[in-house]
Amino acid sequence: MSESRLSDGSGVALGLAWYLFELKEDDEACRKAQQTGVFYLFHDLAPLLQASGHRYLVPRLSRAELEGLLGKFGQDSQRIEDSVLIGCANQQEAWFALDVGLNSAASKQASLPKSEVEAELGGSFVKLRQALFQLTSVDSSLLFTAQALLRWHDGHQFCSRSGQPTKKNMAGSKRVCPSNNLTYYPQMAPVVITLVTDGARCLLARQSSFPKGLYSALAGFCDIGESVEDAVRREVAEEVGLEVGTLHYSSSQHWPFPNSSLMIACHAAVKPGHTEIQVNQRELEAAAWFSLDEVATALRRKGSFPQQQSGALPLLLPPKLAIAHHMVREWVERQACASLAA
Ligand SMILES: NC(=O)c1ccc[n+]([C@@H]2O[C@H](COP(=O)([O-])OP(=O)(O)OC[C@H]3O[C@@H](n4cnc5c(N)ncnc54)[C@H](O)[C@@H]3O)[C@@H](O)[C@H]2O)c1
Ligand SMILES: [Mg+2]
Repeated sequence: MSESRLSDGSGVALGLAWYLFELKEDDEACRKAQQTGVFYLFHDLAPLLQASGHRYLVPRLSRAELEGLLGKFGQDSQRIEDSVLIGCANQQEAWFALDVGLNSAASKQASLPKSEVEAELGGSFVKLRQALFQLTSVDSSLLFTAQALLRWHDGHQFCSRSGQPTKKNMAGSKRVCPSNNLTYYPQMAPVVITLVTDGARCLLARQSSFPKGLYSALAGFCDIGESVEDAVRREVAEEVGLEVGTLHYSSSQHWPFPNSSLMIACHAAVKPGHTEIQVNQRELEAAAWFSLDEVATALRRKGSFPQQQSGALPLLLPPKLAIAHHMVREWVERQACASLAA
């Protein structure tokens, strides 16, 4: 499910993994990589994008272009050291992300004026949530990572023990407090997302904040000390009052909203005959069992979020790039195979 941060997303290239490791560990090597690297720009966590028909392209700047831009706004190349490493194509092209709209406590360089930068570069800084459906899966995965890392740095500029400013290493893979050497590493919160089945149907639920008609799999943050299995069983019991029998892992995905989560997807079957749903109204607006036919029809429906219609709303499923969509598709395919084999 997840796109690789290495090369073109087609798999983990061993040499590149070693190279990225070196850049994270060695500030001088990373500084050198910034000379030949490319830079994705953000402004207050919104990525720079260029509209092209119905899609968004994600422009990248060379070091020279970035220096030129900063120079136009009276800033020097020191600002480039605020950038964070997000991947690489090869040893001559490391990828960095730089937010020119956040004020870094360390660099003390002011944010650049948004609309003037947009005019200069012929693009616009668009909120990532708004751009989701117009990005390729490779671009969205890269921007998810970049935004999550930039957000983490923005929120961890001070040591929680000493109150002193922390210092980012060159790659942005950690921050250290110079007064007590405490090291802080970027974090993701583990979240279990479970597609529950009773054999013939799958269980989908909605929160009141979802777009009208949209149902998804059950999701919930892992508690401290829990295994994935414990978290799945607790979340399913907590949200819909059902007891999980068997469960198995499916896949995982990094999800940047509202903060950085590692979504861990599992398929789970309820114990035979135990299918009565008790919706926890503090967490969910509704939950229901859906047949294979209903879910397969919803998957075939073009455009996930049509305008609200009058009367009964059709079942809408999460967009393709969400792991919930992937799980529903997996379940439908497995059911179809099982019925062919029968
Ligand atoms: N990518 C996908 O397909 C997909 C689908 C569904 C949900 N999600 C994500 O899963 C996440 C969790 O789902 P949920 O909202 O149902 O979780 P949930 O059922 O655990 O309920 C959320 C509540 O959990 C508490 N909580 C505990 N630890 C938290 C933490 N580290 N961060 C924030 N809140 C925490 C808060 O009180 C919060 O209101 C959501 O952020 C959502 O964006 C992703
Ligand atoms: Mg939940």
